[in-house]
Amino acid sequence: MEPKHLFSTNFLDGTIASRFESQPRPLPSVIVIGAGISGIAAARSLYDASFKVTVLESRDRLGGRIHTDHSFGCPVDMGASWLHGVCNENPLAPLIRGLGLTLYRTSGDNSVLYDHDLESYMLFNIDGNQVAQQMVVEVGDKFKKILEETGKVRDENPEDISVSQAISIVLDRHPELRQQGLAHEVLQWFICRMEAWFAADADMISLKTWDQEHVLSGGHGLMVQGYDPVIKSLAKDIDIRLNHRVKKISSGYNKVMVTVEDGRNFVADAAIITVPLGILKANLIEFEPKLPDWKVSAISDLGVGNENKIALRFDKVFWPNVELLGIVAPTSYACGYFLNLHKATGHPILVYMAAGRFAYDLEKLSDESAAKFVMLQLKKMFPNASEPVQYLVSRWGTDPNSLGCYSYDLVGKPNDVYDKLRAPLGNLFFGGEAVSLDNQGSVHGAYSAGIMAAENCQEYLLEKQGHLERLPLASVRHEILETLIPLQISRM
Ligand SMILES: Cc1cc2nc3c(=O)[nH]c(=O)nc-3n(C[C@H](O)[C@H](O)[C@H](O)COP(=O)(O)OP(=O)(O)OC[C@H]3O[C@@H](n4cnc5c(N)ncnc54)[C@H](O)[C@@H]3O)c2cc1C
Repeated sequence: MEPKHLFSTNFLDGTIASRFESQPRPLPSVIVIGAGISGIAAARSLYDASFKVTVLESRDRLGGRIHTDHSFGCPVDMGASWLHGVCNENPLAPLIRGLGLTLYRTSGDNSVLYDHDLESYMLFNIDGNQVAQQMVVEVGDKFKKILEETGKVRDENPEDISVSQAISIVLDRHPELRQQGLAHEVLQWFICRMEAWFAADADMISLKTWDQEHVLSGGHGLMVQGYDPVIKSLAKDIDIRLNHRVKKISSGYNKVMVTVEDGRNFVADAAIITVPLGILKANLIEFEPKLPDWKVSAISDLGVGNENKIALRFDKVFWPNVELLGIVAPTSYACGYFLNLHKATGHPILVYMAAGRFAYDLEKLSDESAAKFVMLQLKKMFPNASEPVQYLVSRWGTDPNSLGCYSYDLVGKPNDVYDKLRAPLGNLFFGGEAVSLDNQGSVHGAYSAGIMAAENCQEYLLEKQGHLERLPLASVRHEILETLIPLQISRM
């Protein structure tokens, strides 16, 4: 039995290392699989609490779906780029503040239709003619009304249906909400923007849950210096093994053995799995014993969407000083838009963004063809557009380290799917954006999910060793920073 006083004394360094010092037992060890924000946050928490942590990462870089590319000579985020919820409640706010990073707020709107304040964008039709702003505002209002009416359809139907089915029902009931000609194309553009939030087409999005997310307040802010500094700061001093692709996880006898591609084994007291849901869906990791049926169903009952970016760097700016340049078209699939990074960062860069099926279709093209396709779109708006000096193309859907961009609710998703996804299995814990409590598909959601998995893992290991008292994790330090440094926002 443990001498009781060991766990009732205050220790100066606040870690459990000192508590274990006088004991023969080694420090508890944890393997974290995946060095995205969730895995790194989990590892940071455990490391700061003096657990032995090793992170195994398949790629040759940190960050996962956060990927700040510097080949343009300035940071360009090819994965996540916005902080959704520019407010103190955002769990990442203390870190961002502490690092002195700047946010460029593109929208103050808290809904998932995040650019509905129509503040700074210009739309063009397929022939390159600008759509009058008044029409954009009017159709935007109609779209809001249509979505309100879909709420009634939801209340009437116990069975879930897709958002696009619900919109069809509303338009049948209210022909006055139907749009014709150019106005119809603008409506499709709004649907395209909604699809971008979920990274899935409207016929895949659940009517029951699409607007149920608790979006943090404060609007949406671009990380002007990229997300990379956040990753680097969290990863400092942690033992992270790059190019270590996990193939098998064997658990039992109070230990976990993790086998990587080249056959080497890593053994620890517990493991935290933060690989993307797409990887679990594709069964790229073997579990021994097999995952129980309820876990397998939860993995298949949640959707994974796709979004891709094509970033173009020009020698000079030839476009107007707005945040988004959109192209309207007869279907949401054919609509598109460019994010003007020049407005936020001062660099002559446009980023074309595509979501859902269109994002998958773009991945069928070579990088060169994808850039050419995007330039054709741009030249419709600006016939005198110069050729890009450099371009970057993402492929999140087919990248074997992600197989999609982030999770979303499929039509008919069971209510308990998230509980099942995040439920531990003995000494195996699950992190990653898809198991976030409130904000799946986001960076801050993935971060919190990693911290939560680490806390559960810590509690489990300490209980197993007979130590019931839990220690404060690293987030305590952030609370102190919070009161000292304001978030830097370059546009209110
Ligand atoms: C194009 C795009 C745009 C986005 N935009 C935003 C945005 O603006 N704002 C926002 O909040 N969120 C955004 N997101 C979502 C956000 O990026 C993710 O929710 C978040 O980064 C996920 O973090 P994670 O740690 O859960 O997963 P990941 O970052 O994917 O980390 C998992 C890690 O596991 C590794 N891995 C995979 N397989 C193995 C294996 N077999 N063995 C070992 N390691 C493995 C991967 O390489 C990866 O590094 C976007 C995502 C994409 C793709």
